[in-house]
Amino acid sequence: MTNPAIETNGLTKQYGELTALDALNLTVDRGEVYGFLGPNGAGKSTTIGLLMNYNKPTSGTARVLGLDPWTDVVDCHQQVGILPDRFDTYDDRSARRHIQLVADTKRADDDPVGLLERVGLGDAVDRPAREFSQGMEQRLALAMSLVGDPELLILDEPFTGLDPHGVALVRDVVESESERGTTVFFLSHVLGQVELVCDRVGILHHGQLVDEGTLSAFRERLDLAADATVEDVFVHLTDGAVDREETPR
Ligand SMILES: Nc1ncnc2c1ncn2[C@@H]1O[C@H](COP(=O)(O)OP(=O)(O)OP(=O)(O)O)[C@@H](O)[C@H]1O
Repeated sequence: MTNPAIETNGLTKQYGELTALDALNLTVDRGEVYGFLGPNGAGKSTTIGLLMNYNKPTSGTARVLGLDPWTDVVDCHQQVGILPDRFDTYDDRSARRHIQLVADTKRADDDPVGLLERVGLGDAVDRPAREFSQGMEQRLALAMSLVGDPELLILDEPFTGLDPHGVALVRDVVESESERGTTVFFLSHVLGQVELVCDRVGILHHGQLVDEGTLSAFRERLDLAADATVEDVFVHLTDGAVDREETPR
């Protein structure tokens, strides 16, 4: 049987007294578009940081595409495309050069121009990144995440700074990547868009996965209206407070 794209067991991260992630058991199947949602401070970025080896867990295990993210680091990064929530460009380097740098790291032979055209930056291929608007930087980050045809695409707040065309573009990219079998792990507070693209959503709250499922399953299980949205589910399962910023546990 094929390994899940992401699998965590008891994954926990403490920052001193604060439990940022509390025994997370999560399985994302291959080919799924999974929305990982939660209030500010819920532990979503912490999870990504652990899966990408930016951070080490306090306890627990994780597999990414069947690999150990903390020992099989190079193999893991080779097969994963990530759009991080904060992205710094190299000011003097062109968009083309940014793509080429990722391609070199991944030993991929993507055509930078083709990828940049795909995200609507075909006219800015040779412009230095310091001239880019926030939305252009976000499109560049999206193109960089697609280098090497990743098996798993992790998108952390992909809509930041994007105009409605850019928002539709992200959706198109998710749909076309999903069609070719890519797993997409999707973090966003833009819940209307999440609803349009995700097969399943999981709600993280206080570092714990409080519930997960399809929207129709949530409606039934939580006794919500037949037209309840992902936002309704989110509000139902969380209390609206920023998680643990003021009261570390
Ligand atoms: N390096 C760190 N040191 C101490 N605490 C941290 C650190 N990084 C994150 N935290 C804390 O861990 C908790 C989870 O943060 P995280 O960034 O994972 O939340 P998030 O769900 O991604 O939130 P947001 O939606 O605001 O991006 C927060 O309480 C945060 O303050």
